[in-house]
Amino acid sequence: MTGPARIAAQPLTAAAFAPFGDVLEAKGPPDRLINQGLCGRFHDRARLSFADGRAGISLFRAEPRTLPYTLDLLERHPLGSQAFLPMTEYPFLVTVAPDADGRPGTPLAFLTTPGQGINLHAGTWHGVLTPLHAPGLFAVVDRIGPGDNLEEHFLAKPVMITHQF
Ligand SMILES: NC(=O)N[C@@H](O)C(=O)O
Ligand code: NI
Repeated sequence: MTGPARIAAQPLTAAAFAPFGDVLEAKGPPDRLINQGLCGRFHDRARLSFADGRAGISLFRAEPRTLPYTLDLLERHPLGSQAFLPMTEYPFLVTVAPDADGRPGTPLAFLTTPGQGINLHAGTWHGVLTPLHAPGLFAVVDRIGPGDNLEEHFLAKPVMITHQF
């Protein structure tokens, strides 16, 4: 009797995350210097969408989880993007999966570094917000509008997300 499949979380990079969304981080030289040269602006770094709706900013205070983490649910928002911007310096776990004929394919797991946020593109399969430290406090930019913008898929075989060593 074999246990659940194990997936090692990898460090979050813009390149690895590109098929799923954008990584928000103030890394390297800014696109613009503003405010009398005292502020670097990393300009327009995410692809947002809010079909038939509008952008909203909400605050999430989520319970922290621990690794190894059992991933048993993936969801997606077909009508809009969803950005998670941490309001603490703590890293968090990001889980995504490619679409495979309308269901999640093999998941991938990422660990953020302090100062990184993410923006999930519309329709990207993802695990729910998964902080690893309290307080799990995030600003969330996503679609406010009519219609059903949440599709959930419970995995027949949950997977175990582990640290990458
Ligand atoms: N449901 C909700 O507002 N949050 C989820 O979409 C999530 O990805 O955490
Ligand atoms: Ni979501």
